[in-house]
Amino acid sequence: MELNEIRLFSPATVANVSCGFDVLGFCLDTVGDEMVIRKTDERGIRITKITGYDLPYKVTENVAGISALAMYNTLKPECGFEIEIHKKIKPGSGIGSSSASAAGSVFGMNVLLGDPLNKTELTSFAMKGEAFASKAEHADNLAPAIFGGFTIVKSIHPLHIIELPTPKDLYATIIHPQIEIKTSDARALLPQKVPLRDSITQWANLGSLVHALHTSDYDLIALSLNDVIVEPHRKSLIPDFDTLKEKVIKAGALGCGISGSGPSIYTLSQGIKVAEKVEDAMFMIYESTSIPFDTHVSKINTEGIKIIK
Ligand SMILES: Nc1ncnc2c1ncn2[C@@H]1O[C@H](COP(=O)(O)OP(=O)(O)O)[C@@H](O)[C@H]1O
Ligand SMILES: N[C@@H](CCOP(=O)(O)O)C(=O)O
Repeated sequence: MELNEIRLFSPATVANVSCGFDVLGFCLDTVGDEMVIRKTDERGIRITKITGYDLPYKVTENVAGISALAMYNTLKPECGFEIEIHKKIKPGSGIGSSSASAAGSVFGMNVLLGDPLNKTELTSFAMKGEAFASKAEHADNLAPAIFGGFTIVKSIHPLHIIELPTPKDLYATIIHPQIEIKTSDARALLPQKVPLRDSITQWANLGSLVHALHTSDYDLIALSLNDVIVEPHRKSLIPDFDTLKEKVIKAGALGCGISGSGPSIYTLSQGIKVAEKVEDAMFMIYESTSIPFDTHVSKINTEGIKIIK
């Protein structure tokens, strides 16, 4: 029977993971948007429903519409598509809200068209939407959303994505202070040139982290989760960042950093018990501020975006 409609879970993701600005990311299990993609006889792309947050219905202003249109204009199918976005990931939260929408529309259309495109091709169309939101091309949220697990974007032209293994006892804890930081604004803060000594530290950390993921070496993960290039420029945007980092490391986290462009902060821990202790520590720090926040513990989602109906 021909499939005319599907419902998807489009996951939140953590980009950068401290030492891998614009190239490294991983996929979360517990947070994500739901999207419905429907085939229509009428040609073209329409966004017919958005719940959760106030976002544009105009196809050329919504990242889900922009990526869908890029794919549609290339494949030129006989049918059209309707998109519903049920947003659970707050835009500007630093856990890949725009990326979840950009990935969801192209993934859903591809399934309804009988899977003509592979995951790298889907990521490439989704990048058109993501570039609109952040005013720069990057795929470090899209790749883990579409492939699952940890991914490295080796290059964007040509798009080359590498899937990395996920140590089985690794858990993420996220705190999301409810202030909005636009990715485009957080990118504008970054220097165009970085000192050689910082670059050396950063690529040593990234190489070591990749090795640690391959060998499930939790001690080496802890030693590698450091960012000497981007975090120093962005951390002042996030209230109590340094205090929180110190406390979660004391609580047992392997490492802690800004998730994507913030304001969310991520940690990685060995085992769910430690991840929950880290969540308590986050709670204690932010409870004393006037900023609303939410926290969650998540397994690393190795499957990525998936059909739920
Ligand atoms: N479907 C969408 N989902 C999320 N943000 C969207 C969407 N369409 C357009 N946007 C715009 O993209 C910006 C959020 O993207 P970005 O700053 O990258 O945040 P995030 O880190 O949460 O992805 C906001 O200005 C928002 O209005
Ligand atoms: N590498 C990008 C990642 C942005 O992630 P987001 O979740 O904040 O959209 C950056 O750090 O600018």
